[in-house]
Amino acid sequence: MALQELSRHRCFGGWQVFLQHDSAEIGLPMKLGIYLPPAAEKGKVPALTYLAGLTCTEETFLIKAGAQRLAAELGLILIAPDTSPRGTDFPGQAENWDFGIGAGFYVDATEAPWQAHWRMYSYVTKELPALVAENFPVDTGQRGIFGHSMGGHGALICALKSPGLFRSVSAFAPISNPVNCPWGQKAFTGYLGADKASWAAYDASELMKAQAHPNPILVDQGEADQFLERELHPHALEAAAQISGQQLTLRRHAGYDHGYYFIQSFIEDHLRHHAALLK
Ligand SMILES: N[C@@H](CCC(=O)N[C@@H](CS)C(=O)NCC(=O)O)C(=O)O
Repeated sequence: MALQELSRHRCFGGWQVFLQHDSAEIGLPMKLGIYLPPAAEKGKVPALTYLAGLTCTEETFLIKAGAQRLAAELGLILIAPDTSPRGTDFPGQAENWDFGIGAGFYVDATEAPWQAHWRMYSYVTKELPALVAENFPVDTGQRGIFGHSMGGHGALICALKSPGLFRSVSAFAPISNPVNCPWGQKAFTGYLGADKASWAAYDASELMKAQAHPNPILVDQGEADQFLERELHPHALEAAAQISGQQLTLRRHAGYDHGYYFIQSFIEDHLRHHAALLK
């Protein structure tokens, strides 16, 4: 699992590094970004994986969210993978911005042709944590995960399915109930097939209904989010939390839309949420 360094930039006393590796899970080269805080030069530190949304890459969060200053202060490694495999030539892979390239939905596909490479769930929960821990000073008992939109969905399902791996979790404007919204139905039909029985295993609200994560979850949602009504359904997450007793703080913010100005505005609260649970 050799890592090739693509670039390295000094950032708040630490390093912003971009890397590429041949992924065994994906079967193609994958890129990722890692922020190493100054504390990582002295010993092992907690690590947060951030999953980005539709159309994003490994760079989007690291360029746009403004997370590095506080990650440096709190001593957190930030890990940002890409949002899908790239380099295939499947029919339809780039015709829609909400399916295929840039839209991996953090599931392991079972439908052809996607199942050959679209294995983002296993990539994020198995190969990526192992790869990063082999190459960087990660305190492996202190991992968290967060994300935005499609990546908020990804973060919630990864933590709910593997609470021992991801001890803390938060989300910005997550797709909270993908089995009941157009983005989720399109992606799950394409990647998992028309039989909806397999979908619930990748739906945050369905998972949360059945089993609460042991730690409190923070979710922020803009009320002027252009995707709120049709795609995001935060009320489904609140209903699920009621059923399982999940500790959930879901904040609605007047005037904020779906984009990275919203994320910038609340990134500090998310990093502090994780740092408090991981130390
Ligand atoms: N299709 C639209 C919307 C895509 C979109 O809003 N993507 C969100 C995640 S669901 C995002 O984070 N985009 C990157 C950005 O805002 O910089 C576009 O490409 O402009």
